[in-house]
Amino acid sequence: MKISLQAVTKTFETFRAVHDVSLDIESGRLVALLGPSGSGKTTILRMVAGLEFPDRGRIFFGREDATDIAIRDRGVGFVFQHYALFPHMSVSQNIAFGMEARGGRSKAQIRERARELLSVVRLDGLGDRYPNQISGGQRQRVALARALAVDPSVLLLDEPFGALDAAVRRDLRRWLRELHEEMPITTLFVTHDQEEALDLADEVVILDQGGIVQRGTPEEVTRRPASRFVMGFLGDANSFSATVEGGQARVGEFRWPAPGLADGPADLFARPRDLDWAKAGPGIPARVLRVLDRPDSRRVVAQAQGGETVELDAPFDLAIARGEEGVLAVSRAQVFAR
Ligand SMILES: Nc1ncnc2c1ncn2[C@@H]1O[C@H](COP(=O)(O)OP(=O)(O)OP(=O)(O)O)[C@@H](O)[C@H]1O
Repeated sequence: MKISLQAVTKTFETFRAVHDVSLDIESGRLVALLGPSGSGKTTILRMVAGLEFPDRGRIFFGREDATDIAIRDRGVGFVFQHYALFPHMSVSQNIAFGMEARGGRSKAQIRERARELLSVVRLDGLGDRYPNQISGGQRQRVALARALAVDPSVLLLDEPFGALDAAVRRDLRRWLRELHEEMPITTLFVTHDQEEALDLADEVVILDQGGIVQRGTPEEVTRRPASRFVMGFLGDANSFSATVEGGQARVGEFRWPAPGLADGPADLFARPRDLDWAKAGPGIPARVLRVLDRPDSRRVVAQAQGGETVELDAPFDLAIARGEEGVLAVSRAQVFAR
């Protein structure tokens, strides 16, 4: 089912939580809404669900204007971070609950469907356990099975793995991605975790202050961040004070292309992996402040000529010590006007 938001705005009292958002989510895609806390992700999801209604704009499910359709008639399945399972019901009963409420299936059919869904979420055999007898990750898989039980045309997931530890989250997102390939239901996934969005989604929609600031595939948004906000939000970014002159950004003697940018003050951004440490040669002069050893690299903290403290990832076996002077060789960078 394709979902379209057309110029949707939502204000709470005087606070504009979502402003003029237009977004098409093609059928069968897994799209992540990514943004800092308060950027409007949950409000957008709740409007798609029918839990909130926009002040302005329309929401379409396929060709149908769903803006004023009630939640139970939208055919959406949800999983929320804190959408707790019913503690007094077994895993199977939790999954069966929505099917029973909807009617139309016999008891035996419901039992059979619950068993199938347990298998889909790879929890075969755990149907008789109670929620407090399974792990947090397993509980969220049960919550997903419960959402799938009503055969939704749209799945809405709001930080579903937010309360779990990092290793479990990583496993669950790989698992969810595989499940989506098997069952490509149109899915909107809200997260403030960049890595989660980039790992999981076909497309990432980045929000800030209630508006979309960029959308694209994970490759597009990471390679061509549209603004300094996106550059900084998607991962560690070093910034150097620069001056643009004649289509080139200048940091001291170092120059980097800045086609199309007007002359004036700017910042050059480079990620830690886009800087290499060299004894000499073209680059930005710097001095090593600290070397932090990581399992698969060395993180060098250095002070650049202009005074900025920057970080770069050096190879594991690079011989480098505090106080050493050299240059930061830049392999990739983005320049944004100030
Ligand atoms: N019912 C409400 N009444 C008043 N303000 C609200 C309400 N719901 C949300 N807001 C405000 O709207 C803004 C957007 O909230 P929303 O929950 O959509 O953000 P979010 O990006 O999902 O944030 P988080 O990651 O913290 O959940 C926030 O500033 C929030 O305080």
